[in-house]
Amino acid sequence: MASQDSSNPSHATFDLFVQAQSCQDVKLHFAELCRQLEINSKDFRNFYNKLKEKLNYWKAKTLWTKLDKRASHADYQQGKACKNNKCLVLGAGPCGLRTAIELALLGAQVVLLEKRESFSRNNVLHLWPYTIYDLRGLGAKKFYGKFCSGALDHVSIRQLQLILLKASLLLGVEVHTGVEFEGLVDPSGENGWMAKLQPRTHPAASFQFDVFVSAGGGRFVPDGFKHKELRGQLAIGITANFINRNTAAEAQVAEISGVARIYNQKFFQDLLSQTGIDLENIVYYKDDTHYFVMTAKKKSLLKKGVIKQDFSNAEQLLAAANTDEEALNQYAYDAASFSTGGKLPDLQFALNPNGKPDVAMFDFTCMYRAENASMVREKRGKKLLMSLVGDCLVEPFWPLGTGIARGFFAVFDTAWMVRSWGLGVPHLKVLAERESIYQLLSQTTPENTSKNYAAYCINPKTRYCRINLSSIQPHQVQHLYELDKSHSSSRKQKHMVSGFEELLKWCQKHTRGYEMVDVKDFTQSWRSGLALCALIHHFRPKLIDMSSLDESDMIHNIQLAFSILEKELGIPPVMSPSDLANSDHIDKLSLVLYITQIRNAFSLPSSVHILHPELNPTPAATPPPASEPESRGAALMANSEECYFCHLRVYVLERISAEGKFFHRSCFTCHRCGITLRLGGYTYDQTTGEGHEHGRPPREFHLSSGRIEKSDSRVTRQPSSRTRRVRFGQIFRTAGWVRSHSALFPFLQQL
Ligand SMILES: NC(=O)C1=CN([C@@H]2O[C@H](COP(=O)(O)OP(=O)(O)OC[C@H]3O[C@@H](n4cnc5c(N)ncnc54)[C@H](OP(=O)(O)O)[C@@H]3O)[C@@H](O)[C@H]2O)C=CC1
Repeated sequence: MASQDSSNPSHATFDLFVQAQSCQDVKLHFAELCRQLEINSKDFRNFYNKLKEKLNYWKAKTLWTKLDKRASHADYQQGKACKNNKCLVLGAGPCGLRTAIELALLGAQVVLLEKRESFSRNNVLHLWPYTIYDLRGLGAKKFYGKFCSGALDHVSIRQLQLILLKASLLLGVEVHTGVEFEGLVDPSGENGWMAKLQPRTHPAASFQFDVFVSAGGGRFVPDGFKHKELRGQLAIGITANFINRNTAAEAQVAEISGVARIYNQKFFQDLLSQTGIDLENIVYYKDDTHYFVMTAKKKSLLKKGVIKQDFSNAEQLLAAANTDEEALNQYAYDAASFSTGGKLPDLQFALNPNGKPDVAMFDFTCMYRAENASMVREKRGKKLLMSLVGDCLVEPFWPLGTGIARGFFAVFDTAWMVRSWGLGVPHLKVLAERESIYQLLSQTTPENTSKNYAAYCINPKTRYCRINLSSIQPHQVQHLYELDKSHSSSRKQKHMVSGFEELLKWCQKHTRGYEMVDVKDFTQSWRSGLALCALIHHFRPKLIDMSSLDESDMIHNIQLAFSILEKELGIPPVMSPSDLANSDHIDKLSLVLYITQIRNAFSLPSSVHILHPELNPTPAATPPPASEPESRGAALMANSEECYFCHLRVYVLERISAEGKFFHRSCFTCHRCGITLRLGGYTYDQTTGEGHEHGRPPREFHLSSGRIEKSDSRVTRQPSSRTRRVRFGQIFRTAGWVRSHSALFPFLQQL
């Protein structure tokens, strides 16, 4: 353990790291700290604990106390909630960095990419009370002593990024700057989801992940997400930053936390009459810079020569070619000077990364918000949860100062979603819950959200006052689950083949050694009935005497097996004994389904499936298993099926179903002329219960859900779930059978 020695170089490096004022310096001092303490920053799972253990420095300890407090929240499950997840976060703006921190606290491996090399944005963000509380909890005050000192509720984007970058690195996030994300790379071979990066050979290009969070800002929309345009009245925003020399005179000048025209008409009239500048509102924050953001009226911008030519199209109007930079700077300067009463001495523009006065004009007429906040992609069996946060999700109107507050709400909501993903909540439920929460985001204000900031965490219920996490249901977000169908269908086919093989192997295993039994397929091998009898004998030897059976007495053997299986296990036969004995009539699929039921029944614990009381005496005091009455009921229902017309037993294979009744195919005839009816080609008289001739051409009458609609030339059928069910039922010649065997649906669907 390192000693608590003031001359310890790692202590000095830690101080440099904490005080660093550029992205490059933060990374440099962090790397040096890791080197000095001999800790591998890639060991994300143990990094923070090792750092705490090795850096025995009082200044660091006060920071650990804060971070530990956050990390100890139950939602993170001691960093185990997402211990198997790997997350790629795009963008080191405030929202990307804040997301990375939450995902790291959940225990995920987090890699963050940012195309910029430096943090150079002077603009200042308004902070809602909860964001101040939140950032203090991450050590903001330690990293930046002036953070929200006094009553100030704002911070420059650059400072905010620095605070969050430092916290991210300490918590084990891998941050790469100067690398651009160009798109997702589909899984291939053994590889999962990866990213296409610039530079191509960047080490992060080999990172495989199952969660992708885009925080790339307003202009970046990842493939697969759609943006909605919210067009309002023309709104032209201007931002301007002036150097803050932090003199006493500057300190005296009052901030303007947001003054709108309707609240102070005189101010705006005076501004117009004295300077020719016409504004809707103005905000002034004193931070690293003197920062002004205002909404200006087009007419005054044209008059002052800021906009050269009038266009009705906002894009053309505010295009760089239609803007006079000098005039814009003067406009911003005059507005800043007037609104601070000329008290800011020696007002001088701060410079932007291009070395020019940091003044910009923006179009807020058209704001974008994503149609949905999340989606899942699945390719080659590899799933990827995708999510948007920050401006990428909803573009804020800067003068309202909602950007970072709603941005962080979306960050927490996303972390909550990733937590559910990591904990194995069904994917559609994960998406439905995220979209339910997203519906509320744009309505949040400091007033309608919880005031208990200390309780804020990633659980939305700690923040939103009235929230219904299931206002959107899983079936409503099915379109957000993008499945690579070509692959999945071939996978299903593989599944199906392996399902058949597995069943065949099971049959072979349990009939091995029986004379005259050789199971090779799901047709001929079963004709004599001996294979079925052998299966029964293997599992319930008392039920059948194999020595009494004659291979040539096929119908008898089959009938015996069918009866035992129906009586003892509640499995009704799916065909007549003669159908099975006659090689031309063996329906492989039906036999597979029948044997599957036999296997399932024999694989259950005997207390669940055996219906014979002598073989399975139930102690008087023991209640039957909860599932039994239902399965027994279903079996009895299936057993009692008889033809509606002739009242004789009707087997699944010879059965058709219509109007909720079962018929032999041969019995399903027109009451008047005796012609055999086809499904979809008859009408049904509810009062007599008789079938009528369907008429010719057949197109004229169709089966519908009790409703026949006539168009000009012909009667048309309204598609309905009923129609679909009948079609599905036709495959098995009965809808009722399919309904009563719904446990087989997953298997059936593969077919
Ligand atoms: N001037 C202002 O006042 C601004 C204020 N904000 C505010 O900041 C807050 C949060 O913003 P946030 O959502 O975090 O977004 P930000 O715009 O702050 O951050 C996004 C970051 O991702 C980078 N990026 C974009 N595309 C890629 C890519 N393909 N590969 C790698 N990096 C990429 C961006 O670089 P680049 O910017 O070069 O595209 C940017 O640095 C909001 O409150 C917002 O209102 C945001 C932007 C400007």
